[in-house]
Amino acid sequence: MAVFTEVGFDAAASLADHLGIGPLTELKGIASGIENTNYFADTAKGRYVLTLFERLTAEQLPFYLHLMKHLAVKGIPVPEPQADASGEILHALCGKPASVVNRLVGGHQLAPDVIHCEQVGMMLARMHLAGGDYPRHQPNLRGLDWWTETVPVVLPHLTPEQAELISSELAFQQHLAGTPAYASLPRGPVHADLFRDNVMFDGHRLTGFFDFYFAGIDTFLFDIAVCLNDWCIDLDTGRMETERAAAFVAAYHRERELSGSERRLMPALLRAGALRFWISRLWDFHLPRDASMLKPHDPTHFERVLRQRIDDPWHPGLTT
Ligand SMILES: Nc1ncnc2c1ncn2[C@@H]1O[C@H](COP(=O)(O)OP(=O)(O)OP(=O)(O)O)[C@@H](O)[C@H]1O
Ligand SMILES: N[C@@H](CCO)C(=O)O
Repeated sequence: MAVFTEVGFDAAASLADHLGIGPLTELKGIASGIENTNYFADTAKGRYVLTLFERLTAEQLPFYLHLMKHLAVKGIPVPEPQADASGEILHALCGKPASVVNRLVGGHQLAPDVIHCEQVGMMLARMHLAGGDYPRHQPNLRGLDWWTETVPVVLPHLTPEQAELISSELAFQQHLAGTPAYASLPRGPVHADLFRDNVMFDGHRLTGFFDFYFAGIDTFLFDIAVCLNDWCIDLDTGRMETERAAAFVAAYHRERELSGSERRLMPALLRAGALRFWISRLWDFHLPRDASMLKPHDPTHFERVLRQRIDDPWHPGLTT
């Protein structure tokens, strides 16, 4: 259950009043999620989500919250942080940094079809374009530097074959990061964790992207790769489902044309996307925080995905 910090009704109600969205009528803990404490909060003014940040600091949070605001103002369907009378969108509750955002309608599409993949691809491209003039800078905190420091920490928990794979893949990605082709990749604010459970659909209509708390400045191609590795694979085998993947990339490309380096480096970045989540899942699995009652995500899934991306590289077959 992802309520790490219990929030009393009165405390939430006074925050709602402070934001001018009160009075609070209902407050309900959200069971899913593994990073933050989340509550659905209904008020006389609308439906909101209250988040208490358990891992992120008040120094890191403005990047994410202002990015959501920036995107929302530009018409990208993302939760919009609610400001107080002085314009502040980062609040505090129960001694933790907190935010209140509007609640998206719809639900998760956990068995996506081509039409869903096209919509995510299209909206991802629009989001990348809309973030082009976002002025704040914060690197992807789950990027290469974090992989480099975390792999040695998880290594003792791996079999010799797994240790060999993770070490050689890390070396491959470290080498790639130093190449001119990699340096030429377009970059900007990326979501970096846009899995099926971080997108809302109402039927076939995409109603929002959320959970921006792994966002950062990185290559757009990394964001695309993270999506393809979740939206467009067979979850049992890790194999790329080429019809869905081609539809995703074509829809993206219609909104924001992929450069030559982006097309060429797609197979390498798909490997990077798999490595990133293999490492984070190993880290969560073997070094759990106090939320030990949570069921961590299965790390072997991304080991399988990584092996697939290496053994059977996927290239976007774009013709224009
Ligand atoms: N703005 C929102 N609108 C509607 N539902 C939301 C919103 N934010 C969160 N939720 C709901 O709360 C659930 C948990 O939120 P979320 O996935 O962000 O958890 P988390 O612990 O913050 O992150 P993680 O996905 O990394 O575990 C989501 O699956 C979703 O159902
Ligand atoms: N999307 C991540 C969880 C953190 O948001 C994973 O599936 O490992």
